[in-house]
Amino acid sequence: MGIQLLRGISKSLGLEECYMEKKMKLESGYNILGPNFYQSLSRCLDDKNQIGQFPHRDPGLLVLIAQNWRILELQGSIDHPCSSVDPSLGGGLQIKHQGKWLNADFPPSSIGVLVADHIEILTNGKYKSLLHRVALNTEVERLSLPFFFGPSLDAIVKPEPEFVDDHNPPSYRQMTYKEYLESNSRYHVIEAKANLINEALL
Ligand SMILES: O=C(O)CCC(=O)C(=O)O
Ligand SMILES: [Fe+2]
Repeated sequence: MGIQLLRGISKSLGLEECYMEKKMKLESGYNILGPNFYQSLSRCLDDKNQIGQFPHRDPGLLVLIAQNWRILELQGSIDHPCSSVDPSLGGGLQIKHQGKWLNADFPPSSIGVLVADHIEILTNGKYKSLLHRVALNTEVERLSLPFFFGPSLDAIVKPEPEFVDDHNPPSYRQMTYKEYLESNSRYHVIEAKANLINEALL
């Protein structure tokens, strides 16, 4: 799905369909799954944890997110089919659009897609990495499963010549994806979560 989307994005920029997958060496792309569990505000015992995730942007090309909600019953928790969560209850993934935080309200049967940092770097800012955050819901627990779809670790990511000219000098330094991840504190959090999941599966 990520590759299909990148083909569409390449075409939208007037480039050859396989442009991004070739530049980013996606035959050996580095992908990581970093699941999140958000308790409901009513279950939040600790004042420090009243936000799901602070505003941030993510490394990689795209983030593909599946999610599920769980409505809490008074006697305990029950799984809920979820498609009927009332968006006015708030919470979940929120994106910054024209200076305002909007609920990214997508049903559990769908996949939310965010543009991430390395499309912004490659296109020299033509596509923007999306600023997002996660709010907690008063009554509802949420599980999200973001798939960070990225370049190969040794791909050198830089503003490509098609996006650079006298009026648009390169706005980003070039580095390999590995170097970027190593210097990105957000990535260390994602990696730690992924390692916990791997350990649990072993
Ligand atoms: O929970 C979500 O929907 C988004 C999670 C997220 O932004 C992240 O883990 O980087
Ligand atoms: Fe994120």
